[in-house]
Amino acid sequence: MHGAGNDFVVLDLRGGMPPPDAALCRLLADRHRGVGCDQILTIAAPRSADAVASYGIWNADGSPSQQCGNGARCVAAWLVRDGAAAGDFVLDSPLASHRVRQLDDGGFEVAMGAPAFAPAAIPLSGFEREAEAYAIDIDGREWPVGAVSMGNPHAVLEVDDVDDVDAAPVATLGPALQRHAAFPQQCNAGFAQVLDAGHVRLRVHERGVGETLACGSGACAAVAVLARRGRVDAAAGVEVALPGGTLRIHQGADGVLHMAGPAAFVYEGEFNA
Ligand SMILES: N[C@@H](CCC[C@H](N)C(=O)O)C(=O)O
Repeated sequence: MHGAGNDFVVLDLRGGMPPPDAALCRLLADRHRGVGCDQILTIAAPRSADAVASYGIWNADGSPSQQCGNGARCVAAWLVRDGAAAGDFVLDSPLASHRVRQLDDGGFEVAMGAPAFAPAAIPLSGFEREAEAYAIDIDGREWPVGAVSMGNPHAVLEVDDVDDVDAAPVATLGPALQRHAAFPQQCNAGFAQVLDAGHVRLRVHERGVGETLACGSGACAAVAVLARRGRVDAAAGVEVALPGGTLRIHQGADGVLHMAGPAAFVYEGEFNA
């Protein structure tokens, strides 16, 4: 499946099968020797009383994650297709329960939770106070990096007005930010270009994968960081254009960020490991 080009191998384990180990995840994700994907999603029985199912998230390198916005929409589409969910329902991610709403255009809206800016919550080390930007040193140059947790850790760098996001140094700064000592659990690194208060262009280097065509939690993280700086109006809603498609993000009065976008089936099959 894919959500705006962020692609997944989805394993329905509601029959009770164990989740794949890291080596199997790496094999499934391998675009040459396996199936090929950014993340593996597993669907299992719900953990909370309200939910219809729970899901697990593994990056292409076999590492687990706690949050995946595009994945949540794909799991929702899977459950709706097989009749296990409809309309308005709840899914358990590894960290929390998320309300999901089916949209008239065939897509889904997911309540992604409120952004957490406290350094300890991200986690971000070396900084005690919350700030709109942290000076992160990479090879002797300081970059003004926003940091936030959407359940998973994100760094957000606003690209210069003169620079278009297409020219952003995602391939070099992305991995450097991901593995920077300031992020003890590593991070997903977003490069954002603000067009106006309702429109942002974004590219994301994802932890455990590399640059992907879209990142749902990354889109939420970018809107959260930019809204805090007064650069976008999250309450009114922001369209985030990623290389693989557009996600719509808005923030409710309770601080919760809602992400809307597509979910698509590609093919189904059996994999012999
Ligand atoms: N593509 C996802 C995020 C997947 C997990 C991320 N790479 C991490 O390690 O936290 C999304 O759509 O949010």
